Amino acid sequence: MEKNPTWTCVVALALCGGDGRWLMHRRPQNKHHGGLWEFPGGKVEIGENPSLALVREIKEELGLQLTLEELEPVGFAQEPPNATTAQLVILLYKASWSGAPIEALEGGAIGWFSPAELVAIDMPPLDIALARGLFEKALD
Ligand SMILES: Nc1nc2c([nH]c(=O)n2[C@@H]2O[C@H](COP(=O)(O)OP(=O)(O)OP(=O)(O)O)[C@@H](O)[C@H]2O)c(=O)[nH]1
Repeated sequence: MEKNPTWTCVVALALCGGDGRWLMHRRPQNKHHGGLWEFPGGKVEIGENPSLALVREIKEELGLQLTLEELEPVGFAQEPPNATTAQLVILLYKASWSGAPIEALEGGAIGWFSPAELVAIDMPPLDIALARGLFEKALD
């Protein structure tokens, strides 16, 4: 069997506001996938638990202090494995937020979208799959 040991685990958050809209983060232009909208989150560090990594990333990116109990796993998506770059595997969690307004603390922008709006914005390929899975029931 062919071996492909290099992969990167990314954790991401589908955050639902009190009005049923979902938060997305627009990546700064100078980064990989610059200008595209993604679920906030980031890479899991070596030896780190995925949900704790997401709590850390969300605190850094949005200033929100989530608890592990608030995070519900809702799906994952992965790139096809390839020999030249580490395969991205994204674990998506869901949580709700109705507290203070949120800002993007590390650059880029945030926006809130209804499910129908969210599936129409510019996203990387894996986010299209994640968003479809997230809203499968709601959009049927
Ligand atoms: N956070 C996040 N990253 C995503 C999503 N979809 C997707 O393809 N990615 C990609 O996954 C990678 C995550 O890297 P990142 O740059 O957000 O993570 P990080 O802050 O921990 O890493 P860094 O410090 O190396 O920049 C990027 O290549 C990003 O474009 C998504 O929905 N959320």
